[in-house]
Amino acid sequence: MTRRYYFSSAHRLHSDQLTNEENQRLFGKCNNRYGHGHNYCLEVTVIGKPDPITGMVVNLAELDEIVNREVLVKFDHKHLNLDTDEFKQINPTAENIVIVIWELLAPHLSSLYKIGLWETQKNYFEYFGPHKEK
Ligand SMILES: Nc1nc2c(c(=O)[nH]1)N=C([C@H](O)[C@H](O)COP(=O)(O)OP(=O)(O)OP(=O)(O)O)CN2
Ligand SMILES: [Zn+2]
Repeated sequence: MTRRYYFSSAHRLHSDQLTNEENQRLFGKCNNRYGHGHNYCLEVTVIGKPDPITGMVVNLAELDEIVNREVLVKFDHKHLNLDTDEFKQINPTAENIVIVIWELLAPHLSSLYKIGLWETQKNYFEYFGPHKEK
């Protein structure tokens, strides 16, 4: 089951391990000093058998409550680099955003299967969680 959520955030792609010139060369316009914004579309996918009594894998209302509390309240209408603890040290590329969102949700959602993130109409990123050792 997949449910979509929307949030709007500013970010700046920048690595402290590179010089200003290297950052500018690598990230181009996305290194703009004051950042730029995206209307992100987040897809949260859970997996499992429907509960025999409720018929649901996860109650959508419960999922909404978790995603809202753990992700949307933290990231919506925020500058990811400046306003959030999660991206103080981590460059907020979409690759890193899907990993961070997985880590925020997984402790509260045992059925979590995939995080998908549309950053622009052209850019889509997926994360299936850490590889589990057998
Ligand atoms: N590997 C990644 N590359 C880039 C990321 C990223 O998260 N991971 N992010 C950006 C920018 O922040 C932005 O998200 C994308 O900008 P851009 O590609 O320019 O925007 P569009 O998809 O709309 O395409 P354009 O036609 O070029 O505007 C950059 N790279
Ligand atoms: Zn961007």
